[in-house]
Amino acid sequence: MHIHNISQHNSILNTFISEIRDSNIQKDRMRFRRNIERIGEILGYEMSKFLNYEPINIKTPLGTSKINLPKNDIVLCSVLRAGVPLHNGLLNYFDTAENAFISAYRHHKHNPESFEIIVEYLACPDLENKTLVLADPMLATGQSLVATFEALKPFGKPKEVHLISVIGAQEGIGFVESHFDEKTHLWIAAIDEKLNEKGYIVPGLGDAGDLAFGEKLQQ
Ligand SMILES: O=P(O)(O)OC[C@H]1O[C@H](OP(=O)(O)OP(=O)(O)O)[C@H](O)[C@@H]1O
Ligand SMILES: O=c1cc[nH]c(=O)[nH]1
Ligand SMILES: [Mg+2]
Repeated sequence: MHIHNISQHNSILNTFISEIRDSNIQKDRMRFRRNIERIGEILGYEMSKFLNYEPINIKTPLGTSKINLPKNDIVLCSVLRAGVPLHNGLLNYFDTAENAFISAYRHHKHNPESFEIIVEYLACPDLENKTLVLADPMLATGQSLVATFEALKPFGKPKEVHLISVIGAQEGIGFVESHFDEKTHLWIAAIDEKLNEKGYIVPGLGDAGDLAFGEKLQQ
């Protein structure tokens, strides 16, 4: 797997990352969602450099301008709930893409330290030979990304797979790497040290789904 950690020493991305982490600022849900969306735009822009391009002639009122445009058939798939604002950010740039949505949540069945991934809802177009962009802002243990990719398999074999995530833990990235083939790309904005005993990323930001949309009752 090609891992592209796009964080840089100095860039505007740092502002958005710092605001989603900051326990005072992150409480503003609209700003939290908008920051995830802005990060999705930046990650999508970086990913766009790895698409396939063809030269196109554009007619202006005064002449013709030649430019390379991406020709990939893109399917944006995001993992509910927290993936929704990330999806919006990607869709802002890849506005003609097809879209898929899949639900996955970590269900703590017996105790807070163990969970299973529940996939309940899946809406997906044909993936055969398409460019699949699978987005989830948090890559903690990596189990949600692996479970969702498995659930997408009956929809066809994509030509290429790009994973998009905002914050990942080293351990989960290792798990994902062992389940995706070596041609897969991971685009990520920050890689953190570790997971705590409940599988949360440390320092991370807390619960991305709750921060974006409010707390939910445990089922
Ligand atoms: O890498 P993992 O250990 O699988 O954890 C990451 C998952 O956790 C979050 O979802 P969550 O279960 O909190 O659901 P939510 O989006 O509905 O809050 C996040 O959006 C990922 O899907
Ligand atoms: O740190 C984490 C891990 C999983 N899901 C989140 O929202 N945050
Ligand atoms: Mg959550």
